[in-house]
Amino acid sequence: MTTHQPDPIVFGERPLSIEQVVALANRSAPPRLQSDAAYREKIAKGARFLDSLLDKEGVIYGVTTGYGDSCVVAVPLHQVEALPRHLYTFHGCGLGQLLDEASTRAVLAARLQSLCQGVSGVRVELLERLQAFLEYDVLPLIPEEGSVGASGDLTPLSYVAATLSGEREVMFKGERRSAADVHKELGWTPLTLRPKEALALMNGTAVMTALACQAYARADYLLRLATRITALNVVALEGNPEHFDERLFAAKPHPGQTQVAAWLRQDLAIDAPTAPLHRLQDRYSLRCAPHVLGVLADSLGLLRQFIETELNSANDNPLIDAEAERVLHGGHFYGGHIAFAMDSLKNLVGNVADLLDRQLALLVDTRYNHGLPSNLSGAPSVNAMINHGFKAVQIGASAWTAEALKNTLPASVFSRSTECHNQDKVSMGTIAARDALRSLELTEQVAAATLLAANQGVWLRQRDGKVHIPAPVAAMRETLAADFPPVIEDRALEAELRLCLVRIREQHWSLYA
Ligand SMILES: N[C@@H](Cc1ccc(O)cc1)C(=O)O
Repeated sequence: MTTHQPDPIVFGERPLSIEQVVALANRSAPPRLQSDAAYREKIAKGARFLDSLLDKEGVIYGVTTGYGDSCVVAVPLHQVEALPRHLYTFHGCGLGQLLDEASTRAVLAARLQSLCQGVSGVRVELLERLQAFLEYDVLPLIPEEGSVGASGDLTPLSYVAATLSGEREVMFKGERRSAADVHKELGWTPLTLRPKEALALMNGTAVMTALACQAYARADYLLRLATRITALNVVALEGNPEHFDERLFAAKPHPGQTQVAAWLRQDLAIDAPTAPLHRLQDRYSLRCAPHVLGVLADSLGLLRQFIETELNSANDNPLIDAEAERVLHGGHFYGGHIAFAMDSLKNLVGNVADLLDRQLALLVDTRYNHGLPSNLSGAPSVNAMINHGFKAVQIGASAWTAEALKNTLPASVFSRSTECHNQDKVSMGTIAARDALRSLELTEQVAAATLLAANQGVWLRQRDGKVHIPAPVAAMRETLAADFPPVIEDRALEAELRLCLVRIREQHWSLYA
């Protein structure tokens, strides 16, 4: 019997997608390097051109000069070889948590794809070793704090440059090991980085771009999940499905918003106008759900464009154009697009947390939930007075929502002049991307709480037997039933919330595929 091997993801001239980076991060597809002779020659030519400039003793920023503000300091030829080691060494000052393994793989992937554009003046051997790090899962330990995101992610990426050189530490086969030992075990000679190579590795946006790819994929799933949860809640609250009418949305046709309304119609199995059971007009967290979720849906296209353009770009400095025999000095390490994308995503995701939190507030409250029991408790009436059902889960969701909303403060507006005023305007994109991931984590928690409550609400309606449950909603409840049984007597729901989070993170339910 042959097992199906996923196709390798090829680094090279062809652009990569966000989903391919996420697949590499999760090790669900193997990495390859474009290997045709013409491509290898194109890469090699850049490195040769740099060497020829060195022979002519030309002034090349970061090769025969100091770094950043120190670009006016000339480095004599006999010291040029030592300079790369100094660069990653003095940047070895990252703090905070270590990036997790998936994020670290995404960082390696983003840096490799950038260098594969062929204008960074690095050797083929460097690309091959980066690819080998990914293939053999040799993961530099990278502290996540210390980048202003505009001389690229210099400090976190110094851990990539150092470990390629056999210094500092890596995670290998589940253990924290010295990079030198792991090189020995694999029979590899650590790289001695050539004059421009440490700069090419470090002077770019790979950390923020990697985190942005992961954040995008999570937000994309969250959009669908929040739509499904809304559908369950319309049923649980006996809301008015007419709010999602096709003609209504044709009159204000933002495409993403229209899509969310169509998904809701599909879930609620609406093919003809239906009379409202309770209110003519539901509260906004139901009635305006397509308008809230639609902003996220409509923004994803732009965010994807920003993230994928950055991912497939040469984002270091200087760039080496071997064809035209020119060294191009610029500021492509500036992560402004990722900063904006991630600051925006925090805002979009925070609104999703708020929407779901409001729906949950309606569900637990007998003043608004159209006949469901207080706090959704399924307890029989003799025990009702001591049972509190989802009360604490709803309080938790309020806390997670508040924290997600607090996190919407943009990072990019906190630019500050640094590095002796050479980097006097910076992106803070890496902070924005880390914040976006935290916002997603909190919002997924709100989604888990709301999903369990919505599931309970639909079960209570089923138990009641008075209303028709649309088939797609009943099917979702069925799918949830095995992992999340009804709450009859009070029970501690932490384990179920955590399981639900695992399901969300693994994108367990295929939604509107
Ligand atoms: N990003 C700077 C390079 C730099 C490198 C290291 C530093 O510590 C500072 C600046 C440039 O290309 O202009």
